[in-house]
Amino acid sequence: MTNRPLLSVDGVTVDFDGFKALNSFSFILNSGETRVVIGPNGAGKSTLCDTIIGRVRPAEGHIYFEDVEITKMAEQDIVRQGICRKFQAPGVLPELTVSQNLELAAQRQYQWWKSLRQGVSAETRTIVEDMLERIELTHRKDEPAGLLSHGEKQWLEIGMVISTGAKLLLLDEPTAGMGPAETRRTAELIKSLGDSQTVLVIDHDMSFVEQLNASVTVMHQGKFLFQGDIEAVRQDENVAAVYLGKSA
Ligand SMILES: Nc1ncnc2c1ncn2[C@@H]1O[C@H](COP(=O)(O)OP(=O)(O)OP(=O)(O)O)[C@@H](O)[C@H]1O
Repeated sequence: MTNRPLLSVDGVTVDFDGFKALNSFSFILNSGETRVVIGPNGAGKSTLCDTIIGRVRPAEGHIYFEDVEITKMAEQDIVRQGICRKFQAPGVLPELTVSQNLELAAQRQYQWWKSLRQGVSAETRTIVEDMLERIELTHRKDEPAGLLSHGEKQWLEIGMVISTGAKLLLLDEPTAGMGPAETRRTAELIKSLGDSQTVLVIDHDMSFVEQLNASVTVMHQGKFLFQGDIEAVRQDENVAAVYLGKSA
């Protein structure tokens, strides 16, 4: 991990008809780090992701990605800067095979009919084969993605997000609906990235957060509350009062 900021969120406020889902929220993500954002329901975690990716526009504040201001950029231009987001629900194309889904992501080609027509380069094939092994889906690569289990679809989509080669991966509850074994393997997959990609993870599952062994940012009512490792988070009285005391 370097200490070079990749993403800077600076005093961002998101106002939904007078309700501040983000309230002067600031934080910095360094290149190569994995950061987990936690906080009680309604803390503003998904709104933070929506705002970074350009789906929600802040009323105040600025967002910089690699020194480029992206606050007012169109969503597709923000993606082109090198940010890729995975939503809570799997977003795979069910009628295409597992391999084809990964090929689309690796080619950063979302008009899948074009991609299928153009064929797949040797480089893409290598990326896809490597990812199939890492997400343990090689044996199902030629099956339609719609036939995968929920956990397998989640993995496929995490694999797709990684395969885009985006510099910043936003993973919104990647373990939603997974059991303990699947959750463990998801943590291993994210950890295996090392500092090759920067990852921002939102999750409620404290055992997953612990397994990731990453720095944690705690949000509450749209504001920054605390940052530290999981032990420091557990010991902080303010965090305990608003979050861990209730749900961990
Ligand atoms: N489009 C919207 N219009 C009005 N209010 C919204 C909108 N989107 C989110 N909110 C409100 O903003 C607050 C923050 O929501 P957000 O989904 O960001 O929280 P969260 O921390 O991700 O919560 P959860 O853990 O439950 O997913 C909530 O009170 C929510 O009801």
